[in-house]
Amino acid sequence: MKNVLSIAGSDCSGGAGIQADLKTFSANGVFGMSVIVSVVAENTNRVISIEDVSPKMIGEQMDAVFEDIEVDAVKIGMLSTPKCMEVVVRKLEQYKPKHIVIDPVMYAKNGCPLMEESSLDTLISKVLPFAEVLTPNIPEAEKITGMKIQSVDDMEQAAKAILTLGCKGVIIKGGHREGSALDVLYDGEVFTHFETERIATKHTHGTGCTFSSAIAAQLAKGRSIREATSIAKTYVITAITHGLNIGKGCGPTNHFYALYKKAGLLNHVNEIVEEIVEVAK
Ligand SMILES: Nc1ncnc2c1ncn2[C@@H]1O[C@H](COP(=O)(O)OP(=O)(O)O)[C@@H](O)[C@H]1O
Ligand SMILES: Cc1ncc(COP(=O)(O)O)c(N)n1
Repeated sequence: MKNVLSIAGSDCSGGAGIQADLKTFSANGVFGMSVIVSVVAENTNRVISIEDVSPKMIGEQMDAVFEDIEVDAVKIGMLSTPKCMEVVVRKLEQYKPKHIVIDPVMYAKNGCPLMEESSLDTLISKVLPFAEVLTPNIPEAEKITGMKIQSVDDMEQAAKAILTLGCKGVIIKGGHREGSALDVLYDGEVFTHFETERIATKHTHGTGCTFSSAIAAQLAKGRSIREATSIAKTYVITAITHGLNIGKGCGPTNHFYALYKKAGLLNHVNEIVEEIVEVAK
């Protein structure tokens, strides 16, 4: 079993952040662990408030995991302030995990900011260079590069510009573009396009968290960046296709149901759960 750590914010409504990451890890067959950086009071509709965990506590959670357990990959999500970023970076330098996927989360799907404006410089200069794969969506790639991204060519130019900031690979995600859901991967040598039809749904809460966590899980299992991205794309599409109509806003991606149903395993899984319940009685 491979072990994968998410360093991110907690979404109490269960659709994004740490909660989406752990569900994705389980469904991708790896053991999931979490370091909580911020607690976010949010739901499918809005963000009510954010409380950051102290840098000391963030650092100690990382110590607790790394001093005891072999970490095969790390996924980094929401880091709201420069102070949160600095402690995470210090610990990454200390523990040097094998694979690091960074999702530079800036806004929730409803537009609420999850990263302070003042954090952008620290994100670019201190955090991004640690990424084996950086997964910005189009608005995030625009903030990082200062470019306007409208066409596929713009996505490729932005990917090139982001690579000069020190990360090894970048995937510009196309969830926010018009037309097909096209993601562009650039590894410094070739561009690879991952393109699927856009699914007509508003239930996309947690898509970016799901996608980046699936990439981290697959890198931990020894896949190349291209293979990991291809599997993660299939995974997120399935999870969006079966997205849940929960709450009043953008509902979450669906992890287990979609996968088990697709594999014809849904009845089997339900039977196993029943058996476990019987034994526990
Ligand atoms: N409506 C959709 N139909 C198909 N794929 C989608 C849709 N929305 C997002 N995706 C895919 O989900 C993944 C996450 O992308 P995106 O939604 O842009 O991330 P974020 O949550 O960071 O904004 C990408 O692979 C993207 O192409
Ligand atoms: C704690 C937390 N982290 C990240 C996101 C963004 O989620 P996504 O871009 O995947 O919809 C979120 N809404 N909340």
